[in-house]
Amino acid sequence: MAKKKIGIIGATGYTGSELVRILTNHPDIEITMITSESRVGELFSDVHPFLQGIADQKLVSINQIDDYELDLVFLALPHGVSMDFVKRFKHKPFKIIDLSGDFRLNSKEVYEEWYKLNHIFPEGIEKAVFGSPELFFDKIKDANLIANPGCFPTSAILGLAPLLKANLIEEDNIIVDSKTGVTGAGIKAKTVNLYSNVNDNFKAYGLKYHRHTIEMQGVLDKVSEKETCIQFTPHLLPVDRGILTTIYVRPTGKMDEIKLKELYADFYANAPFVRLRKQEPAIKDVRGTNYCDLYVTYDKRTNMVIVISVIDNLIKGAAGQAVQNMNIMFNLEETKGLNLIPLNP
Ligand SMILES: NC(=O)C1=CN([C@@H]2O[C@H](COP(=O)(O)OP(=O)(O)OC[C@H]3O[C@@H](n4cnc5c(N)ncnc54)[C@H](OP(=O)(O)O)[C@@H]3O)[C@@H](O)[C@H]2O)C=CC1
Ligand SMILES: CC(=O)N[C@@H](CCC(=O)OP(=O)(O)O)C(=O)O
Repeated sequence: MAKKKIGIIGATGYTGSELVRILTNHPDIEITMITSESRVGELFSDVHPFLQGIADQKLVSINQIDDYELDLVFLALPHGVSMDFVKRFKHKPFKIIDLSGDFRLNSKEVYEEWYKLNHIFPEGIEKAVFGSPELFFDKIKDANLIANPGCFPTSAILGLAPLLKANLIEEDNIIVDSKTGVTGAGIKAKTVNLYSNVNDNFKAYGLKYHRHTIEMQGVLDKVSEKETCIQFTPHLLPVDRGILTTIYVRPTGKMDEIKLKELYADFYANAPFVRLRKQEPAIKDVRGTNYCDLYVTYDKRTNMVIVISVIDNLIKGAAGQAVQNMNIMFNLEETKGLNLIPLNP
């Protein structure tokens, strides 16, 4: 089979460079075009020196896209920027996987309220498929535009889907408490992410209004066919990468540990990247990999189910899940190029 030709747009950022790192080892694709507007003409490895000798392609402008024949393009661009490119590429023959939040929601009001996008509504949104392979595999297979899930939503959705699908918990009383590493904020310098603010420190942010709340609820409404209500609070950890999410939910009926474990084992029986753990997982257990590790337990004393979900925000939370989606769209083995082993310690 001829190798698929891939373009990576916005590769000076964190998720763009992770895409290059992962795809460099993918046997069935060729990285044909890597773009940057700020570093045109330089080598990719000039921007990311840790990849010198591994990925030395020249960075080109997105405006040169017509010089290439591409099968698929990854957009690793900020929110509000991606949608312009999807519009611009609407008659192009290639498929698109968008890593931003631009195509993840489905109502104009929601976009205005949560993304503050000033009455802009992404064109073509009705054709976008939410790229969560564990939930929407068949739709992803036939999609031309994938809205790759957000990092916090990935951890929460995978943690909650089995319980909501089976209708076993109060859907309007869900607590999602997440901790993330700093790369989640992107490569652009921001005062809140200065070393002195992050190092040796730990804080909550985005209480009550974080845009990922609505993304989680939107997807889980579909899974449960009910209106979910989630209290989501993210926290910033002094680490580079990783998300640990702790979920607290109340069962609607009788619950026990065995039933709970069986439910998750059945739900994820065919999911190569979801590992059901025997003990509480740590972020280093999945660092550098596309795994989502889940630990579920029932606390009889409080009558609560607790789920712990860990991912690498740049991989299962972004670039890795995007490659998983690409494999599915190309009818390749879901795990191709993603046999990554955790880096721990
Ligand atoms: N970081 C994470 O953990 C996750 C991120 N995401 C999402 O993925 C997307 C990319 O994230 P991330 O890699 O962290 O972001 P970064 O800020 O690290 O990188 C974004 C890149 O986009 C390019 N860019 C910026 N503005 C424009 C513009 N106006 N036109 C064209 N290119 C532009 C820049 O490259 P240049 O200027 O060189 O062209 C920049 O390097 C975002 O939407 C983010 O929310 C999703 C899940 C997790
Ligand atoms: C530390 C930090 O700031 N994290 C980001 C998560 C960003 C992200 O990846 O957002 P998308 O998945 O929607 O693209 C935040 O809380 O906004």
